Amino acid sequence: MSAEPAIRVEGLVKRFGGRAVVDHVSMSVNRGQITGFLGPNGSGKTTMIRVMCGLLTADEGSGEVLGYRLGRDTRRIKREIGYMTQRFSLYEDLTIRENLAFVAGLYALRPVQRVVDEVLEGLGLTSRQHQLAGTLSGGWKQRLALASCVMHKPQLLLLDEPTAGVDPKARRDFWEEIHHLAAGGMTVLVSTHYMDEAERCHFVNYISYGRLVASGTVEEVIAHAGLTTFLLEGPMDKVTAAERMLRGMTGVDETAPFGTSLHVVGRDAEALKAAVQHAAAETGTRMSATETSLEDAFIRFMNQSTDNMS
Ligand SMILES: Nc1ncnc2c1ncn2[C@@H]1O[C@H](COP(=O)(O)OP(=O)(O)OP(=O)(O)O)[C@@H](O)[C@H]1O
Repeated sequence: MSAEPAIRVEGLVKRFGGRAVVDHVSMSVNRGQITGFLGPNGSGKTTMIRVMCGLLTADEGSGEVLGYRLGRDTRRIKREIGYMTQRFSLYEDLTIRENLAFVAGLYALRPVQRVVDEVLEGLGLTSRQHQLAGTLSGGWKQRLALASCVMHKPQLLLLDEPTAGVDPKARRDFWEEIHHLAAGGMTVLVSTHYMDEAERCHFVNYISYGRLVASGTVEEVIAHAGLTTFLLEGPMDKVTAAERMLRGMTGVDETAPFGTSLHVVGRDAEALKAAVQHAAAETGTRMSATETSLEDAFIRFMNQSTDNMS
């Protein structure tokens, strides 16, 4: 395996109507790893992915994808990657087999019959091959879509919110498949809004307002946020009263309810502790120290970017 990253981009800028939706982003994606791409709606993830696929041309910056130059070797890049868009759909009025045969034809895979048979077997869909794709459940449609994106055995797979709106069991199955592909040597870049999916990645990049604000392993990203977190527990009305009291207190950056408990997060550990102790005593709730979650860190990054923009 080459030590060169599968993707390396430097200072990428993409503007729409004069507005930079990707704003000087430099990042890399290591070979053989699953890299997560996270950020609020409209932060520029899809645009970045499209630039890296060669579907959009960057206004500034440079980069290499699988050793090919962005903006120059576009056709090679398109041929050697797999790309699944947010709402990628198969032809619903074709059968499962016909859909796969169509994609095999696009990539000139031969012999079509055998290639399709193998994919069907891998998916466990051989017995349902003549069923219309439109009659599959949402989860199965996504798995079939994924299988069709990797039929040509790309080295790099770019997935843009592939599991949006899919139920938890189907998402888990989908992620098992992604890990299976990565174990076979495929590099994966996947955008998602789901925290549990981010936690399944080897590496994560967090982008906000077109800027990369954090990258590393999940542990590194949480550590980089530099947050302390306390948990408040008790009857719901008391926890709600504590949350109201804590909002705006010195040392409290965020509060987030988790079921019947409350996460209270801040950058200044001492001031935060004093605030939480006060609220716990006043409302009769139980206080304990807890680990900062990835979600706590992301909410902080998002609010920090909003503060910077205003
Ligand atoms: N073709 C386009 N023309 C003009 N503006 C665009 C175009 N494509 C995207 N944008 C804008 O660029 C910004 C970034 O969009 P993008 O789809 O890349 O974000 P995203 O992070 O993928 O969002 P989401 O999580 O909602 O999918 C948004 O404000 C969007 O409206």
